[in-house]
Formats: sequence, C-alpha cells, structure tokens
Amino acid sequence: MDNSDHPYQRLQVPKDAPVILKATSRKGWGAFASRAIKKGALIMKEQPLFTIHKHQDDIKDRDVLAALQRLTPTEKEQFLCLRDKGITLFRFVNQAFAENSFALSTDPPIHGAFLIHSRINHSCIPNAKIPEPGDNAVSSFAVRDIAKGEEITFCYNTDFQCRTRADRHRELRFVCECKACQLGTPFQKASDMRRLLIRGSQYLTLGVDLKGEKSAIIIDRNLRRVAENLLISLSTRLIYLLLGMALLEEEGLMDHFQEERMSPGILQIAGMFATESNMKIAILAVAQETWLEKFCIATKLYGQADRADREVSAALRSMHGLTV
Ligand SMILES: C[S@@+](CC[C@H](N)C(=O)[O-])C[C@H]1O[C@@H](n2cnc3c(N)ncnc32)[C@H](O)[C@@H]1O
Repeated sequence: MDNSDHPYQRLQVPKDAPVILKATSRKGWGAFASRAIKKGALIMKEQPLFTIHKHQDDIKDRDVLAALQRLTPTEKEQFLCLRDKGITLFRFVNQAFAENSFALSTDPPIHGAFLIHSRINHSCIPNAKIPEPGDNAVSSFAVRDIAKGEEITFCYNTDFQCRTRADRHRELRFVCECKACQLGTPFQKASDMRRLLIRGSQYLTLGVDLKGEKSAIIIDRNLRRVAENLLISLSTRLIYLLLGMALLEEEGLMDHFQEERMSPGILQIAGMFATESNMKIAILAVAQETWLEKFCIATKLYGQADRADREVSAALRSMHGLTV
C-alpha cells in the first residue's frame, strides 16, 4: 500500500503534539518527533476514544461493538483506521481494542482506546515514558532530549530493567531491535549482565524477586536467608541500592521518574546510620553528582557494622509483617 493512502494518515494526533506517524522499516508504523523535544517535556496527553469497564481478558467483541455504537461517525472512523501491525484489518474488534488500549485503572478495571499512544513502538532503552495513567488520560514524557525526526519509543513493560534480552523477548513475543537487543554486541552482553545485577541487588534489598518470588539469581543460601529476612546491614543496604542506581544510569535507563521514586528511600537509609564514621561516609556518598560516584564512595562502608543495624532491621521486619 502507498503510505500516503494509509489509514493511519487519518488518525488525529492530539493538537500541538510534536508527533507525526510514519511507517518504520521493520516495526510497522511508529511515532516520530516533528520537532526537538526537551528531556522532561510532555510529549502528548491523549484522551481515550472510549473506555470499557472490564478486565482485559473479559472484554469480548460485543463489548467493543457496543462502545463503538456510542461514538460519533468521525470517532468511529478513527477506530476503523486500525490495522494489525499496521497492515491488515483485525479479525476481531476485541483484538483491535486489546492492541490499542491502556489500562486507566485496575480497581475498578477500566481500559481505554488510545489510538496515538498505541502507535509508539517499544524499546528496552526508550526515550519516553508513560507513567501510570491518571486523570482519564494517557500522557507521555521525554526521558532524554529527542531530536527532530527521531522515533519516539517507550518500554512496554515496567520490570524490563532487570530482565535479560531472552527473558524480555519471551514476554514481548516479538524480536526487539534496540541497542540492548543487538545479539552478541558488547553493549548487549554488558546490558544483560547489568540487568541481572540490578535484579540481584533489588532482591538483596527487598528480600523478594520479581512478583514476590524467591531469587533464582542469588544462589548463596546464607545471603538469601539474610536478604529474605531483611537482615542485611545498613551499609550493605545502601551499597546495593546505589549499585542498582549506578547500573541503571550506565544502562541509559535513569530518568527523573526513577530518581523521584527511589531518591527519598535512599536518602532515608543514608540518614539512618548511627555510627559517626559511617554517617560521614553515607552523607558524602549521597552528596555526589552521579549515581556511579555515590556508589563508589559508599563502597567505603563495605563490611562496616553500624549501631543502628539491629533497630533498622527490626523496623523493616515489623513493616513487612515478619516476627521481630
Ligand atoms: C502497539 S503496536 C505499536 C505500533 C505498531 N508498530 C503499528 O504499526 O501500529 C505494537 C506492535 O508493534 C511492533 N513493535 C513495537 N515495538 C517493536 C520493536 N521494538 N521491534 C519490533 N517490533 C515492534 C510489534 O509488532 C508489536 O506487536
């Protein structure tokens, strides 16, 4: 099909959004920056074409057809532009909805059709992020400077930062071609290693693996026992937290959302040391500019017990319902 005739040319991008839709060479259609977008800037805010108040698995063709009946002819025409992988008509309308929707709420379950955000392709090292939808809308933000003409991407899964290439591809069910997925390249090999280490360091600080499971990565039984019982020392806890952040930074995954989410907890841990020599190092570590610098200073705490260790462990164990 000549792309100038493609139905996606008729999709209405939110007014003033710096986005144009175009065919990519191997990923179907994608969204591209129509002008330079600064790191942190809102890319676009999109209202749903319609919503369905059910769990995704319970949404049937008839639910989508009923929702379409309530649309104006122009809105209905937008939905009918959708194509499977940008090429063929969908066999079922609920499939078209599933491929082009975002969850607006889990309890109660609400899914909305977002035709423009659904054109954004995935990358394991994305330049945009779609935080938890709120306000009955989906918004995307640049997590680094995006040049005019660059493809806009976001990560389709929230825990990919600690999953290897093979593991991510099993979940995605397509072969991503981003920098972290170029099989056998030095970056991809280092990326797999970094993401495994991020997963391991998360386990050591939280005491649980992804989805609350036991770790398949940390095999030392004693270390697992200490982590699962939230008994790691303050210094080890700070070091692993900062290691995770430094690895995210090195991987190209550090952004202001990540920093806003993690920084308060890290500062809190750093402020809990009671032994003066440890306290000085912790304060110096968190004052550094980059996460790698913070981590490097914090390693000076390695193996140091602290007067607050017992009290902090007891507080964490009580918070997690473990017997103190
Ligand atoms: C929500 S759609 C994204 C828009 C889609 N490219 C289109 O043409 O409408 C998701 C689909 O796009 C393709 N896709 C997205 N990201 C990709 C990537 N990094 N590598 C390969 N295919 C990708 C996959 O076929 C995936 O199932």
